[in-house]
Order: sequence, then structure tokens, then C-alpha cells
Amino acid sequence: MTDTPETEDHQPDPQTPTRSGFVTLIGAPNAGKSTLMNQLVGAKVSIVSHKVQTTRAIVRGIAIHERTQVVFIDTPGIFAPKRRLDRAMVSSAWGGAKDGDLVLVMIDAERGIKGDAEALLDALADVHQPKILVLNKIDQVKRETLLALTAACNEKARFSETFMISALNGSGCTDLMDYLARTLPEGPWYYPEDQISDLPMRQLAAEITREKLYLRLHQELPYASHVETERWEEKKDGSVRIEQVIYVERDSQKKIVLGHKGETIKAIGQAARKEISEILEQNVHLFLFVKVRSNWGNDPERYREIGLEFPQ
Ligand SMILES: Nc1nc2c(ncn2[C@@H]2O[C@H](COP(=O)(O)OP(=O)(O)OP(=O)(O)O)[C@@H](O)[C@H]2O)c(=O)[nH]1
Repeated sequence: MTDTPETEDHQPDPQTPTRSGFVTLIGAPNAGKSTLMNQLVGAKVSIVSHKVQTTRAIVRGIAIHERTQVVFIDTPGIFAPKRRLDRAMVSSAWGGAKDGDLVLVMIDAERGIKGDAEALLDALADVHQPKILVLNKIDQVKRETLLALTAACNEKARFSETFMISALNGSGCTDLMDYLARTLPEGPWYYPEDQISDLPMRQLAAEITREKLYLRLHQELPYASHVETERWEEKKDGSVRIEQVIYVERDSQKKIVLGHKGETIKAIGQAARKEISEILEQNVHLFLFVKVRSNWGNDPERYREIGLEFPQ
């Protein structure tokens, strides 16, 4: 669960006061925010995929490092909003930034700061919390490029520190965690020691299915789908029965999700069941249903389920 596991000769000093705080991860879509959070928390709490805008709602991962509890707020990527759902995601991300003790601004070093990342850096003037710059994906970029990028970012916004990391292979992540652990304020921990996320299990299970759906259907199914857990029943034999609905907007999308003779949905269900079962450490019976609900992107009830406010 921790980034650097405590060993016999590396016990945190019980006399040292505890620290805790909220760190908001902010960045353009696909910068690697979810990958970093999973790397630091050491468990899969936010879904990751190669498609942009995977993260819709704010989810939290909790990491303990030495005597500090770091609560991560993983926000949807910041980008120029077009649809109503986009607007809700972007405003939720900025809301998250203003709630945290510290804002971690992540830039995809491979992509640089054109487009969404540049707009994001410009908008940081309105965020008054201390900000740190994290250049990610350094495994793909030359050192000279990184130095030039650091200078360009620091010209646009004021950062208290810069880190260069690879969220994927973990390089630079311990330095970042050390910094967070000593910078957050002294105080009691917000959550029990063994908790890694405050995302309700029903929602986490729906996110996992949504990830499998995206991974399987990336080209064919854009962001017109949404997964909800409708039933969660603990059985006497220790297993759990979970029923989920995959909402799509059109009949043609339903056919894609089902696949030939139901093969696609079967594969999605198997992959999701395996992962949910690993997280719960419990046998899972997962039942998936596909429903067409045209216009779900404008339905306030669906927003509440995802954990977003409905923008007027
Ligand atoms: N090479 C490399 N790829 C990375 C690194 N970090 C993340 N990625 C990849 O970048 C893609 C996006 O990562 P995510 O963690 O989903 O990005 P995100 O910022 O949470 O994306 P949204 O949820 O869309 O806002 C995935 O394919 C990751 O595997 C890294 O350090 N190096």
C-alpha cells in the first residue's frame, strides 16, 4: 500500500508528529494522472486507459509515506469543453484544484505544452494553492527537451518545485512522494490506515467495467456509454452478486457492445469480474445488461450517479 514499504530498520519514528493533506492532480487529458495515482497509492483505484477523458468523477487514492497520509484527488482532465458532460467534468476538475492543500500540475513531456496543456497553465493564475510541476513520461523524452520544457512551464506559472517522473515505471516517484510527505501540514490522518480509496465499491466496480468496455471497443464506441451498478447482493457463501447496466445512446451501439453472439459483452464481463473479484478478495458473480437510453448525456440523474454536478 505504501510507496516504499516500511522495513524493520526503516520504521517511521513514532515521536514524529503525523501529517496529512489533500493533493489535487490536475492536467490535460491523457497526461498520466491516473497512472501516477495508482503508482503512488500502490493499488488500482482510478481507472487508466490509453483513451483520453477516462476519468470523469473525482476519485481519491490514499497513500501513507513515513508519518504522512497523502490523499490524492484525481480530477478529470482539463480541456476545452464542448458538450454538457464535458462542461461538468472540467468544472469538477477546477473545483478539485481549489479544495486541495497542494496542486500537482502534470504535463505530458512527450506532448509538450501546446493546446490543452498551454490553456491549463494559463488558467493556473486563478488557483491560489501552492503548485508543483510534474513532467511525466520522461522515459520517452530527451533530457534537453525536459529542461526547455521546465523553463517554458515556469515562465507561464509560478511553481514551488519541479519533478521529472515516469508514472509508468516509477522513476522519480519516490522523490515526489518524499516532498509531499514533508510539505503537507502537521495534523491527524483523515482516514483509517488500511483505507486506500473513498470511492464507494459500487462505483469502483462500475468504473472497472467501463474501463474494460473502453479497452475492448476503443475505436468503435466513443464516450457515448456509461456503466452503473444497480444491484449488489452479498451471498451467504461469501460471494457477491453484482448487476450492472451499460447505457448507450443508440441501438447500433448496443449491437457493438453485445458483439457477435454476445461474445464482446462476455469478454468484457469476464475481464471485469476477474478484477473486481481481486479487489474485493471475494468470489464475484457479475451480470451485465445493455440498455439504450438516448440522450443520457443530458439526464441529471446520470450525473448524480457519476458524482458530477449537472451544469445548467
Ligand atoms: N510512456 C509512458 N506512458 C505513460 C506514463 N504515464 C502514463 N502513461 C500512459 O498514458 C496514457 C494515459 O494515462 P492515464 O493515467 O489514463 O492519464 P490521465 O491523465 O488520468 O487521463 P484522463 O483520465 O483522460 O484525464 C496511458 O496509456 C498510460 O499508460 C509514463 O510515465 N510513460
